[in-house]
Amino acid sequence: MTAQSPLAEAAQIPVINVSQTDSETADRLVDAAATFGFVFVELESTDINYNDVQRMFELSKAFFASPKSEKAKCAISENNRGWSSMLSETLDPDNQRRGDFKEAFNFGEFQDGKAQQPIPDALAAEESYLSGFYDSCHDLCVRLLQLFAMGLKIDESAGGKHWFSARHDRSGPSGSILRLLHYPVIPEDAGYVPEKDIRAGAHSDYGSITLLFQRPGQEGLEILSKGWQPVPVHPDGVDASRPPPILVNIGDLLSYWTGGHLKSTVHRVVVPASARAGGEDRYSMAFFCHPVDTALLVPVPSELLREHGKKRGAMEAATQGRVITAAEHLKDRLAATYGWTKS
Ligand SMILES: O=C(O)CCC(=O)C(=O)O
Ligand SMILES: [Fe+2]
Repeated sequence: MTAQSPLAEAAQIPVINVSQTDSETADRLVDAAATFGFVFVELESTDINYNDVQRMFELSKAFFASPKSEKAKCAISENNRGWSSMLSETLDPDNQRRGDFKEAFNFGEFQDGKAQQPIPDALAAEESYLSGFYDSCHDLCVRLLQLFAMGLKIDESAGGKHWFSARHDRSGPSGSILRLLHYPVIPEDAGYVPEKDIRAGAHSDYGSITLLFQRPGQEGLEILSKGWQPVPVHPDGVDASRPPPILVNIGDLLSYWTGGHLKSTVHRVVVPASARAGGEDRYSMAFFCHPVDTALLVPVPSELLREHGKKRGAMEAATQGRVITAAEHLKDRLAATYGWTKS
């Protein structure tokens, strides 16, 4: 694992206001996704309320502070739902000597406001609230996917701006996950060596798009662009008194679907060079949006992709007569991360 460089320049990821569903916004989103694979979206330009984000972080804090024995009752299983403990997940198995210095809780889909998995005691009273937050994340993803479809100039005859969103319509199960993350201060006796250990190993996300919520003063995310570059919580030009923008990134599935035009950029979480030894606690929240399981990853019928002559991913597979579903794509990626067998 490469040591973090305190001198690395912050990635210049654009910050976009998405209040208008117009072609200019769509083009800017597609450009950012094709260049960086990451884009900041102004929280105030979305329907997500900052009070709700802050309340979610309060709930997250309360859950992670609850006794281990309580959390263990909801341990993660092969359905990718539940609690994963410190060091149990290894996002970069080829380069890590031990697991990620983080714990997390994954919520799968809710049905009629009810979780389809055991809910920890600390969150039991908040089930419908959590479900509402999940819905607002999904709604934002749908809107962003419409903008991506517009920016890619998907053929009107095939569904135009609704081409992606129709495949994320919640008509059946999907791999979508709302994930709470906690990176505790690293205890002195943990033998943490920054060159060998990491909070979240280098990886790319698996789904279509990811929304990432970060907290002021809790830095640590880096993207692999021109070397490892830190991603600030408040990028240049966004006043630190404003809510941090939502960081949106492209996952492997959407990159595959678009023949690699939209980039699924490798990223990781470190103890920031500026932090004191062991760092501060970092809390973040991610919403990983996936198509419905049965969605076929056929080539996206896009004028822009045809112009770019994209031939990889879904385009290449289709020429070989091989079309996989969203569920098959996800299963392969999860098996690689958790060492789960493919059955
Ligand atoms: O906590 C973060 O900022 C990033 C988390 C992440 O990349 C992930 O869970 O996929
Ligand atoms: Fe990630």
